[in-house]
Amino acid sequence: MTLPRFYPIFDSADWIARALPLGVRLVQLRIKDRPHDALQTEIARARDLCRHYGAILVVNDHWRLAMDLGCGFVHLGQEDLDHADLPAIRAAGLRLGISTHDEAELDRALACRPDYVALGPVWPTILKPMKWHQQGVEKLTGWKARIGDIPLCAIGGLTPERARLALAAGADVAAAVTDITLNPDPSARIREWLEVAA
Ligand SMILES: Cc1ncc(COP(=O)(O)OP(=O)(O)O)c(N)n1
Ligand SMILES: Cc1nc(C(=O)O)sc1CCOP(=O)(O)O
Ligand SMILES: [Mg+2]
Repeated sequence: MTLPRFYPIFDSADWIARALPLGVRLVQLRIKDRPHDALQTEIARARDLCRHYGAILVVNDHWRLAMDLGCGFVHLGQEDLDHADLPAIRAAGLRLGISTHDEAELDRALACRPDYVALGPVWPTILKPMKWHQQGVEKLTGWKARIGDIPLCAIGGLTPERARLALAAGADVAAAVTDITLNPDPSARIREWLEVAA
């Protein structure tokens, strides 16, 4: 499958409502530590917004809710995979993106027949502490050679300038969080990203 090349990740439906009118067509809702009801409300709103704009919504972690709410795509990390019911996810018709950080994780991800593979952190990230500091852009080239037609998503410390390098190195999709959410003018930054991805 072909995915849009710019993939912002947000922690609320409000952020998604802001990004979609600018032209974002692939977006992840990544919410941590919220009660079930609040999560349900946010995911349902994000789903409706994305439907309205013809955008792809990827729900991070909360695959059961995504399934129950009729969403089309989930993102799971390696620890999420330990607890996920992949046959149920597939039976519900959900697409699946999987995080990878080393060869063993990539082997495991490929065995799940993912709809994209993410490699990170390509550059250092300030979003969360990670065991891996910086994979380096060259690793994207090796990952792409391994995964062939499966879309490869670069994540971790990306900016529009770095996204150009990541895409040139073999990534099909460039994801970002803090470059947008901590930017003093997020809308202008999203427009810059969309130009790089065009
Ligand atoms: C596109 C993309 N890549 C990687 C991740 C990280 O997933 P995970 O390792 O499960 O960590 P959390 O995001 O759940 O903290 C992602 N969410 N999206
Ligand atoms: C959520 C996440 N997962 C990563 C991975 O490597 O799996 S890096 C990352 C954080 C990305 O945020 P930023 O664009 O602000 O660096
Ligand atoms: Mg996760």
